[in-house]
Amino acid sequence: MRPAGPRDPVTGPESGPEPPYPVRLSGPVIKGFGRGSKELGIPTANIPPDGLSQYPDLQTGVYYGVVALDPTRFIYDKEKSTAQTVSNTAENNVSTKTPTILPAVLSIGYNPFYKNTIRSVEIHIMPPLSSPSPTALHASDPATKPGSVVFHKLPDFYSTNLNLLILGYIRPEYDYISVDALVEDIRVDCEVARTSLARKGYAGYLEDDEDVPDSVKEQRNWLRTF
Ligand SMILES: Cc1cc2nc3c(=O)[nH]c(=O)nc-3n(C[C@H](O)[C@H](O)[C@H](O)COP(=O)(O)O)c2cc1C
Ligand SMILES: Nc1ncnc2c1ncn2[C@@H]1O[C@H](COP(=O)(O)OP(=O)(O)O)[C@@H](O)[C@H]1O
Ligand SMILES: [Mg+2]
Repeated sequence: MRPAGPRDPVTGPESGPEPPYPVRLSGPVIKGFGRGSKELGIPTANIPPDGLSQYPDLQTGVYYGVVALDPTRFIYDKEKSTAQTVSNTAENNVSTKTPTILPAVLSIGYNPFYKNTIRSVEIHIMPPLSSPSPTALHASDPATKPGSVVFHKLPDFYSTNLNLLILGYIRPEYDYISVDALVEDIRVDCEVARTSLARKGYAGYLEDDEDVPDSVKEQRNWLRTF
């Protein structure tokens, strides 16, 4: 059960990811148990857990990172904050678009609240850090309170290839006393992820900053390779 008490607002080293991060996972977006959007109001793109065999020491838990989606199937316009799906036809199989990199929060494990028997990798994609966070609570706005936030929703992109770089660990997966308690902890995860990724040591993974080590550029290039 989740321990009582406040949460750290930020996690991971200030200077940027340290080994074993970044952890690279890829795969087509597959169907999950259909609970994310319907029961929690939090859509999660599930990818096969197969790639985890490369990281036998990676524990189950909640993580933050960055994702890109195959631009022949899904295009996200950062300037306009709009997303568009592309039908899967042969002539669409070449894209001149550069994949947009977006911040993400994810869980790896057995969802103790639902007692799954198979391990899943579930990624909630958030808006760019330059856009307002839908999961932030504002003391000055009484409309923003736990339970009233609307999580980020994109058009469905099932079967689209997704590349993910996990950059840091947030917490273990827990069981909860209620769905509301689970949703509120995931809301806080989104905020912890955004605050953690907004630090200078992580900026090069999200932005086309040239003033970063070649190793960061190489990770960014991998993320955009489909
Ligand atoms: C950031 C994040 C944190 C999560 N933390 C937990 C958790 O602590 N315990 C749990 O049972 N499930 C956790 N989940 C998983 C949700 O229960 C899961 O996304 C939901 O069951 C939807 O599953 P589905 O994709 O199979 O429909 C988390 C999901 C996300 C995205
Ligand atoms: N912000 C988002 N992050 C991740 N997936 C999203 C998002 N918005 C919409 N989706 C879509 O919603 C689907 C997941 O919904 P979910 O309710 O978790 O179903 P499932 O149980 O099949 O994973 C994803 O596969 C994706 O196509
Ligand atoms: Mg899901």
